[in-house]
Amino acid sequence: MLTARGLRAGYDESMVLHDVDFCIEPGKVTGILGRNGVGKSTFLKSIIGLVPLRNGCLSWEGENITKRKPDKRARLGIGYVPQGREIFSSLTVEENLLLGLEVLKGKKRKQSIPKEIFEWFPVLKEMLHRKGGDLSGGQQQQLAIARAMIGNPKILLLDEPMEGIQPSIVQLIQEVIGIIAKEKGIGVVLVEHNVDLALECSDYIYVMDRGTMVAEGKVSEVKFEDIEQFLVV
Ligand SMILES: Nc1ncnc2c1ncn2[C@@H]1O[C@H](COP(=O)(O)OP(=O)(O)OP(=O)(O)O)[C@@H](O)[C@H]1O
Repeated sequence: MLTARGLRAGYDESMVLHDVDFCIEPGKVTGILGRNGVGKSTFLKSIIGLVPLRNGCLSWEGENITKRKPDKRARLGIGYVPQGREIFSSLTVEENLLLGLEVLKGKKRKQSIPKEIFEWFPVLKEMLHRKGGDLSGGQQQQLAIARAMIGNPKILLLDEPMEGIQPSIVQLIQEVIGIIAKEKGIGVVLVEHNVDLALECSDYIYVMDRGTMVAEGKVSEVKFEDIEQFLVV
């Protein structure tokens, strides 16, 4: 569905990504593991277009989208939940959710918030008229995922969605990630520090080190001793 070949990207003088190859499959959770600062967030940003590519090719259902701007990539169906969530703290939960509709075309922009959002995250219904800034970290994370899902993405990029969140909410987010992939057929990319969590949630994993993918495979086939050297354990 989305294929990256030979991606290179960075900031100013420094190159962070070096010849990254990657593939996102529909209906699967693809985990990305790696130590701090190896380039995982930069990689997600290069897919959504927030960090421009210096080389390489991104193709979406066979079409080259390397030169498309972030808003156009979002309209194609690339959803993104950044690390730190980026909730608008002075807007209500409802207003934050409605912003998710902005990526849709025509009449769909005027639709209401789909019921399934509140089935996945009941707390958002309870807190619909509260300000985003009044929510706990876990509630904000649910709001961020919900807002991305309202845009009806075909793939969803999640940057450390379980970081600093209490265990009961981690479990809920894990369950929703499973539903999003298995029931809705969306290709989920999960950047995750916690190795056990990443392996539990993912079908396929990539391991990143110093800006490149150094190992990959089905979770059921990857040998921990082969990837341990690249991880914080
Ligand atoms: N906006 C920026 N400007 C300059 N350098 C940056 C910027 N953002 C990240 N970097 C640098 O790029 C490198 C990769 O950072 P990145 O955040 O992509 O890594 P990461 O694997 O996601 O790390 P973490 O697990 O800590 O989130 C680091 O050396 C970081 O300091």
